[in-house]
Amino acid sequence: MQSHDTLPGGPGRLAVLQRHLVAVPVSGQVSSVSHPTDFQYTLDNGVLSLAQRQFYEENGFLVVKNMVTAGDLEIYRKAFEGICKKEVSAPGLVVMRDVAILNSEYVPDQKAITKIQDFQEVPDLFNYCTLPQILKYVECFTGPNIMAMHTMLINKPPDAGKKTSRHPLHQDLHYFPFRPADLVVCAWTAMERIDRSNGCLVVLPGTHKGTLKQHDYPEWEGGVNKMYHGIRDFDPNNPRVHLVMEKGDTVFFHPLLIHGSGMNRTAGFRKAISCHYASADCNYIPVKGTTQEGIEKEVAEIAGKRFGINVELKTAAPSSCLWID
Ligand SMILES: CC(C)CC(=O)SCCNC(=O)CCNC(=O)[C@H](O)C(C)(C)COP(=O)(O)OP(=O)(O)OC[C@H]1O[C@@H](n2cnc3c(N)ncnc32)[C@H](O)[C@@H]1OP(=O)(O)O
Ligand SMILES: Nc1ncnc2c1ncn2[C@@H]1O[C@H](COP(=O)(O)OP(=O)(O)OP(=O)(O)O)[C@@H](O)[C@H]1O
Ligand SMILES: O=C(O)CCC(=O)C(=O)O
Ligand SMILES: [Fe+2]
Ligand SMILES: [Mg+2]
Repeated sequence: MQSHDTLPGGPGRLAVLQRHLVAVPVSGQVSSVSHPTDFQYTLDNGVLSLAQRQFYEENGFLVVKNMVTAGDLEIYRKAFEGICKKEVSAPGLVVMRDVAILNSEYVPDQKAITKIQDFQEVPDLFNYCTLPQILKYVECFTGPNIMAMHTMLINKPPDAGKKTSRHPLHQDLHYFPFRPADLVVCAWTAMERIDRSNGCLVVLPGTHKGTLKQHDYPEWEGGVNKMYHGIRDFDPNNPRVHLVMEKGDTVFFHPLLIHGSGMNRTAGFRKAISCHYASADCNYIPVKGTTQEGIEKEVAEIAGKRFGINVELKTAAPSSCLWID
């Protein structure tokens, strides 16, 4: 392992938490049973029960109910609204519109925006990534030195009739050129009730034990959003679990877990907020010659257009953690 300063991108580019969390046992959550030592995906810091650890080891995800208060979610909703109304902006923030409405007249409200990414410079949103109750769980996967690598607020629009509101089945590690994967975890919180009607997360349990698969654009007639790559050869017989979640519920999942999200058949914009965390012991890897080479090229092209210059990525990187010479 290299030193802790190997991972962050340029100065001010990445939001680095590097908190040393004190593992405080929480009443009712800590198992008095001593945990086996052969777990690969979880650490024993006294937060996860044995059953929770076994579940994550086996399935690659864990839902924890009622993690974020309605009050905090309201703050995130307001901050998002401010960004949509262009009252708030921040360095690095990426605002994305759904491919189905790209050519419609641009109305600067939340109805036009499908997702924002890299909100680390928006304090009211980055607050989510620093919530102690979330970090306490994150530590069970990453260990105590935690970095926030990639942030998103997803505002899945009512489907415009072309099924573009779906997110194809994928592994998030495809977008991340750092390892080891087992020290990376996503926290994803439902900002309202999310079920099959508004496009819940769909996971293929146990797939975190596999390898990173080839990702390509799915051949969808109605179009696909930029960089929404999908896995072509997932096992159609692998059971799928639709994660129905209440407001504030949070799922932690492994970056190799195959997942996607369904079409939003409602008239509302379904909202979720997420952060990918990694251990400060992770290191960037070169992706030349790997399945991630194509996404590196796409990221470099977008960065080049956005900044109006030719950029050389120091390493393959998703929009969240690229940096520029
Ligand atoms: C773990 C995690 C990373 C997993 C994921 O989230 S997977 C999906 C990740 N997706 C992304 O990271 C894409 C992030 N989005 C962006 O970078 C931006 O929204 C862009 C797609 C570059 C658009 O930026 P924007 O500032 O709107 O720039 P422009 O309006 O000048 O558009 C530039 C070119 O992009 C096209 N575009 C914009 N939005 C989309 C879209 N939703 N789907 C497909 N193509 C799109 C747009 O038509 C334009 O194309 P050209 O005129 O250059 O040919
Ligand atoms: N033709 C497809 N190719 C690739 N991925 C798909 C396809 N259809 C759906 N998906 C993705 O696969 C996942 C699971 O699909 P599935 O049909 O089981 O559930 P859903 O579409 O999310 O929910 P529902 O069927 O209840 O609307 C979703 O994340 C969806 O985006
Ligand atoms: O639909 C969502 O909220 C999550 C989509 C997803 O998996 C992602 O952006 O990586
Ligand atoms: Fe994902
Ligand atoms: Mg379906």
